[in-house]
Amino acid sequence: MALGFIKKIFSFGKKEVEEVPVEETSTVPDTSPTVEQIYEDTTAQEALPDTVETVPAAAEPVESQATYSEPESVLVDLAQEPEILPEIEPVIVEQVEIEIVPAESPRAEEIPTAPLPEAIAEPAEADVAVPETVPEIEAAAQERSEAAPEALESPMGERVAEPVAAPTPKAPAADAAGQVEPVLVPVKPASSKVTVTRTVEEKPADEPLPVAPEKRLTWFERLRKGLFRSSQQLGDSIGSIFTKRKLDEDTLQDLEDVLIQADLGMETAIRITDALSATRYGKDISTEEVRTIMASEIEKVLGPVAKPLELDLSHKPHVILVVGVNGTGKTTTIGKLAAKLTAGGLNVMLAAGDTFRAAAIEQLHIWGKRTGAPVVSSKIGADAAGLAFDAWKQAKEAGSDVLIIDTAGRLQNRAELMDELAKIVRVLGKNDPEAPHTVLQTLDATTGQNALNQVEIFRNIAGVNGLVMTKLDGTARGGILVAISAKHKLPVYFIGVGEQVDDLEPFAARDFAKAIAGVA
Ligand SMILES: Nc1nc2c(ncn2[C@@H]2O[C@H](COP(=O)(O)OP(=O)(O)OP(=O)(O)O)[C@@H](O)[C@H]2O)c(=O)[nH]1
Repeated sequence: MALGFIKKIFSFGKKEVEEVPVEETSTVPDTSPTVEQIYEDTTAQEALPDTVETVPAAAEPVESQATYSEPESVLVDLAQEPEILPEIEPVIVEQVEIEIVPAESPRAEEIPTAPLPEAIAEPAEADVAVPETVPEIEAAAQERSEAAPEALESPMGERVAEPVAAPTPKAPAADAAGQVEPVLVPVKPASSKVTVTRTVEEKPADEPLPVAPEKRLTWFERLRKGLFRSSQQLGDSIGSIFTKRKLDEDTLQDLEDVLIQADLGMETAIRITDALSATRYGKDISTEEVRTIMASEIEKVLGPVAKPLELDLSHKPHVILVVGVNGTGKTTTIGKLAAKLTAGGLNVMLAAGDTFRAAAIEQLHIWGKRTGAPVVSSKIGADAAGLAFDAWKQAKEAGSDVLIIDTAGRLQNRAELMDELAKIVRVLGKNDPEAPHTVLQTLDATTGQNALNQVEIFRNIAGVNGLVMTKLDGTARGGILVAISAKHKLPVYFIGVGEQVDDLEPFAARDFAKAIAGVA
């Protein structure tokens, strides 16, 4: 199964970022004193080493201009308090136009493959065992931040804006089913157009297969397994409606209710019942026929949003700002995405912009070690926009292709969250007017309808222009992705169906529609 994956398009006639000196941008009048503070802080930033490799291990911490105070009010958990979500005032942010390229990507084997990048630097802690699974990563992060709280200020502080080098990215592993893991193939030809695609190839028969503890499922099997609860619940309900009943007003109404309860949303529910009624009204209809028509209509909704993530390397680094409510899978998705990109030969830098939670910073460092991506971090409570500014400078100096910035999903209050994200966007825009190029929001499928509100809010706050839905494994609420697609029409780049590094896949409308409708 070959799927189009990531496409990178060099835009013609665009100014290179390096043509815009930082000093010039810093003179642009800005009424925001906080942004000015960040620019005044460039004296401290200039003291930073020029390249990732030369950053001394015990570099003096860059004092953030951020004023962090202890929470005065109760933490607001957006995931738990849906009723407060619509109250957030919209903030006008610059929307980044992304060029959508149809899925006729050349197969990876048809395009020249650039060599994998050299190691950025020797691993800082090469002898430290890197956790393999997300639970291990979280446990390690938690343990480290809890075990030495006082050390957090010091070692973490010493790593202020210091990228920690990580092991060289490894080639993707082959799986037990004889397929090669998804590979990103970066190509940088002389022409201005660059394409990165992903392909799953048959493994040559003469190569020994790695020993695996259990048979590895194909991606579609994993998707079906993940969406089993969603499709089973839907199938049972449909079955109970259509047993020995003709398609009439009552059955159509019952079906509409079931579809809405399955989180598919009113619009899609009506679309499905209309499609059924147009061809089968007054006739006997089997649940299989209903499922087939349902899959077809869902695919029509999802098709337009199933887009490959495009990386515009004419403005290196391509900045991906990852936003979303706490716990929706931002850090994990960043790790998974970084693994894909580094495996494809791209130089990726990560920035631990969630300065609110110590474990999040640690968690990102661990992902950095696993994926070979240096991590720029600061101490807890530091100004996230300042960190993003530093990270962009360092990514630029290091020639990184992609900079992925983690952010906090929960702050003291809504206004702070709004201010912080808006400020990060504003500050990045000073470096590169088109940054952040991608504002990716992670959504937790298990939160159901609340995910709809979350998109509304983060679109307004941070100019979200792409989505990743996580935790589609095991939830009965996978239908929410259909409702979100119908309402927001934002590109859905990836879906997450597990905690492992390879449990992130490009979103394929047909696969998803068939899996949720329970069609083979
Ligand atoms: N089952 C499953 N779990 C996931 C998936 N993605 C992330 N998780 C888990 O969800 C939990 C939260 O993930 P994080 O990446 O820490 O979420 P976050 O948004 O960065 O959270 P904060 O740092 O608190 O803002 C972790 O236990 C992850 O392992 C997924 O696709 N499936």
